[in-house]
Amino acid sequence: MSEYMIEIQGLRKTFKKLNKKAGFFSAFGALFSRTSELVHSVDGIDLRVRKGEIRGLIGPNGAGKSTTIKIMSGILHPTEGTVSIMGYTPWLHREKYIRNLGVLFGQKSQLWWDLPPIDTFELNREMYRIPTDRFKRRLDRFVELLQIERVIYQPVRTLSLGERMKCELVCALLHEPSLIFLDEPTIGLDIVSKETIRQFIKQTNKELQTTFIITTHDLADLENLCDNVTIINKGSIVFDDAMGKLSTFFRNRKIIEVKFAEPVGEALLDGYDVIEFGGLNARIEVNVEDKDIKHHVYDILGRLPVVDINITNIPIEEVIKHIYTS
Ligand SMILES: Nc1ncnc2c1ncn2[C@@H]1O[C@H](COP(=O)(O)OP(=O)(O)OP(=O)(O)O)[C@@H](O)[C@H]1O
Repeated sequence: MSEYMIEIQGLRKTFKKLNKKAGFFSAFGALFSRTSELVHSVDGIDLRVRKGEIRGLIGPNGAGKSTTIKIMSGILHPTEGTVSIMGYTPWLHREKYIRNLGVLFGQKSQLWWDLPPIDTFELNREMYRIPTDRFKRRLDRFVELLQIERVIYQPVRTLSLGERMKCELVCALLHEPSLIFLDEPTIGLDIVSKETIRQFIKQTNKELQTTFIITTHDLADLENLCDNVTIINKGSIVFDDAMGKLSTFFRNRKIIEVKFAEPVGEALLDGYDVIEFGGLNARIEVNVEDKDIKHHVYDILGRLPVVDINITNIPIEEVIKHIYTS
């Protein structure tokens, strides 16, 4: 069997979008002549994900992430391309495939609003025919990791967003799927709940070797969770590598942050790419390809009354912004 859980080749999804014009006369006219355009949501994606990986799938709004996830979940048929996940073609083998799949789409709840989560968990136990002892063992472990002992007996409508999200995760994982799609699992949560959920994902990945595909706009999710990251932009993959490679994407550029003993004029930094300047402090971007970092540091120390200095890589959000806009 292949070492890859997911193998996708030449994936394309094209939608036909009707052009609608505002106003009564335009709407009336459209009854007789309608124009449409083709939207290439996914435009030739090749992707491979190993078993047991935690993969981040990111991209700007409208990049094609949801469309890709919907195809991978079997909800949508692609226009072109092949998808093999655990040996299944999602939209052809839906019934068997779904038994091994968990999904959590942040905006859509699996939980019954007026009932306590435990009732939905029991329903899932019946639906997936999970043996009672395994169900209990797994539920106890999840409840312990997410600290939701009391919460699972309260009606869902009385839960906070964080409590509900934790219960949604339990719901998606109780049948121990080999693969789970998580769409924005920490959106809108406080910092402690975010951390609990991240720890839970890491622990579940370790204990059950579950493969996670996580779409997120929260870079902390990426940095804290993901082994690898795939960036989609305008329907195509523009970056597909280890997280570490993303943080060192601009290897030849560094940020030097300096604090001064007394207020100085910005002119003293002429020739430098000054990103931020506050009189008593500055952030400077330097290129270390032709002249190494030592050269820049000595030069800045020679020009200015520096009392503190800090050298960092280009922040990951800058790298991502660059990839999104290039
Ligand atoms: N059913 C549809 N009909 C027409 N166009 C669609 C349809 N579904 C998606 N699109 C278009 O395809 C493109 C990609 O949409 P998609 O929802 O996959 O993006 P996304 O990366 O998930 O964005 P976001 O981060 O905003 O959720 C968008 O331009 C969207 O308008």
